[in-house]
Amino acid sequence: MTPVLEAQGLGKRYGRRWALSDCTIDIPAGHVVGLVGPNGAGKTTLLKLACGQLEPTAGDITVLGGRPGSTSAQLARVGFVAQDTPVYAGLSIAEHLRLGARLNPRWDPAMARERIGQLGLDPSRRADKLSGGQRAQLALALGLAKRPELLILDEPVASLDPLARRDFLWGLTEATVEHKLSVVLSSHLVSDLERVCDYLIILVDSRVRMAGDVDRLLATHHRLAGPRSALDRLPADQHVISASHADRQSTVVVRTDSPIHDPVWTVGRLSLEDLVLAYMDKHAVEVQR
Ligand SMILES: Nc1ncnc2c1ncn2[C@@H]1O[C@H](COP(=O)(O)OP(=O)(O)OP(=O)(O)O)[C@@H](O)[C@H]1O
Repeated sequence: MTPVLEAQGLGKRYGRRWALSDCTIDIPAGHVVGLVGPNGAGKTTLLKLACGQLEPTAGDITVLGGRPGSTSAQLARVGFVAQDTPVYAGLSIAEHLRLGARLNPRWDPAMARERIGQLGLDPSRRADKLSGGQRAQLALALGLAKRPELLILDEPVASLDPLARRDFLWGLTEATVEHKLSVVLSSHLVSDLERVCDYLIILVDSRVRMAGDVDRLLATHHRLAGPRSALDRLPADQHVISASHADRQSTVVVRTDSPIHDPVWTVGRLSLEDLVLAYMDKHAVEVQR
């Protein structure tokens, strides 16, 4: 199956500063992919490269087998909802839907109407009279009704209340199953990502620190607690991702494919949030691919 997003040595530089460096990833289709990382890590830059709004400075990127933004057919296959949820202030909701129908060859009018109905929004209301969260919901409805094969969402839930966030994420999960949609979404809310994502990319300081299937990531990362002196005898296949120390005790997050047998360590499971924090930790000790 054609990967949804493939990048080889991808980089983007603004002036002298690399916003994204040496990014090599290969995301299979049919996933809901979470993109996480600290402020300024390069998430928006990667998403804009994927939808063709930015040109790479280095390397290559292929989306659904084509060059991002290269043809009108390619543009129709990819939906993008930017961080600032762009809608037209002077247009009503109904006018947005008419515009969507004109501009998008695969437009699904029934889906658009249904989503607006579910939100309880009056179609005659102008976008500049909507709250920030309602504008975000409108932008999301437009993105879904475009019926893309890949929907890219830059912090889609940041301005939604908890209930609206939950409903939106459910809707997204439904759409991925019903319409064979692949999704890449960035968010700082890892607990939300945990609910919907089955694939994760962690970006730190403009580099991919880890990318992979969520179940596999959780199965291969462990928290070890034990004496600091035992750190020196960790086997070579237990890669230390982050470590913290108190007196003679250490807590480390390790990545390994092998079982951990040394009885000196108390082995604990990680939540997705723990795992993300371990990679984002300033004291993280290893760069992953
Ligand atoms: N148009 C631009 N001109 C110059 N530098 C830019 C531009 N856009 C982004 N950058 C820089 O590139 C780096 C990555 O920015 P990017 O917006 O991709 O990060 P991000 O991970 O999406 O951050 P956030 O979580 O804060 O939204 C940052 O250092 C940012 O200052």
